[in-house]
Amino acid sequence: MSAPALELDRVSKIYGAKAARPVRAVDAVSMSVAKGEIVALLGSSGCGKTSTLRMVAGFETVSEGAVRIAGREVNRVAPAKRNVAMAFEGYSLYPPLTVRENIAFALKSARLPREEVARRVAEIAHLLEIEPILDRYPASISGGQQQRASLGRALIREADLHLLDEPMGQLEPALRALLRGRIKHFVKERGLTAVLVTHDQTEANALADRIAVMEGGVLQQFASPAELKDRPANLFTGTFIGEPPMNVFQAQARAEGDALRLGLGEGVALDYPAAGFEPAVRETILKRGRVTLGVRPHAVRLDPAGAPAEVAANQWLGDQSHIAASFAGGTLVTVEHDRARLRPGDRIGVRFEPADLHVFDGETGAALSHGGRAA
Ligand SMILES: Nc1ncnc2c1ncn2[C@@H]1O[C@H](COP(=O)(O)OP(=O)(O)OP(=O)(O)O)[C@@H](O)[C@H]1O
Repeated sequence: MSAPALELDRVSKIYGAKAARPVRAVDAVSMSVAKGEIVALLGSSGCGKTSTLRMVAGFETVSEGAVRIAGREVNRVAPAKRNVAMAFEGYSLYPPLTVRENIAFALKSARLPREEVARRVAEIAHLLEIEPILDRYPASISGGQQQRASLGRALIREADLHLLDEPMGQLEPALRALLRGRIKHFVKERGLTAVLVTHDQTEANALADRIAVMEGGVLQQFASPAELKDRPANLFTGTFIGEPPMNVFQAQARAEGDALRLGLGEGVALDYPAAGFEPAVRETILKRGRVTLGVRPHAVRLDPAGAPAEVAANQWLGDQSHIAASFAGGTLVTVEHDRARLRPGDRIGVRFEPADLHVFDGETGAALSHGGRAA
């Protein structure tokens, strides 16, 4: 079996290691990216995703651990010798060359026939909608056009790895959405391996086979978009992934005969018959006692016989209603696909099916169960 396209083996980045207060920007991150896979590094500002990508590219030294590309450790290999194609902010186009020449540069250096170069440049320019600016110089085009030109320069190359740092950060939403689909198709069709950095989960979901969720320099979970949504490894991933965010409530678990009773704030109690949870999961939850309950807004059911809540706001977004309600001493958000006729002050009942419940350890935040099954 051939080596993974990229392996990070307990990789850390410490800035100012000798300074009074060193910053551990990336903390023992391990992951393996298969050939042909598209992976997104996703997280909020400062989580360490760019530092991780820059270590893979060779723009930053690796403080601890090993980076391997196609089976070769590259910790001390110069960026140009890593056989990676990059689209990075600040890794700019060559000013004396036109956009066309910039994009064609690597292919010309590889001595590809002229017609082949022209064909590939035309194809990529069409894909990225930059045909009209091919003969312009970088200084005379907009930031968004420059970004697409550098993306073209990276994508046109054959390399072990394509590294893309916020590749569409400067583009209009409509163009982003269009290019996402085209880029994914292009990368997949050619079997390229791509690692991209983004803080936009829609982009990560649309492009990536797997997403590496980072926070505080630590890899929180590395999984497919569906798995991140259905089986978040911890409370951080649970609340970070998904829009609107998952509702969370502190709960006290106790046995009520065969049923599992989850006591929330303000005397709200949710009872689940034994059938709702695997016996071992029920045991774990009871042993923990204090747990955090998570339920996604799309999964909240409105039911007059359910637990009492009071509508605080109801917003129609054109295709769905977002309803915020006071519930168990906190706020609960639900999404309804119809235009819900609810007004602030209305009393409603809400119900969470066992299949839709995520239960996390009340102290560590580690997931205990999803849909009544062990996490
Ligand atoms: N050259 C540097 N020197 C010192 N600290 C740095 C340096 N570069 C980044 N950091 C710090 O390391 C942490 C991670 O930064 P990094 O840029 O990797 O995060 P990020 O998730 O990519 O954020 P953003 O999306 O804002 O770029 C932050 O706390 C940042 O302030």
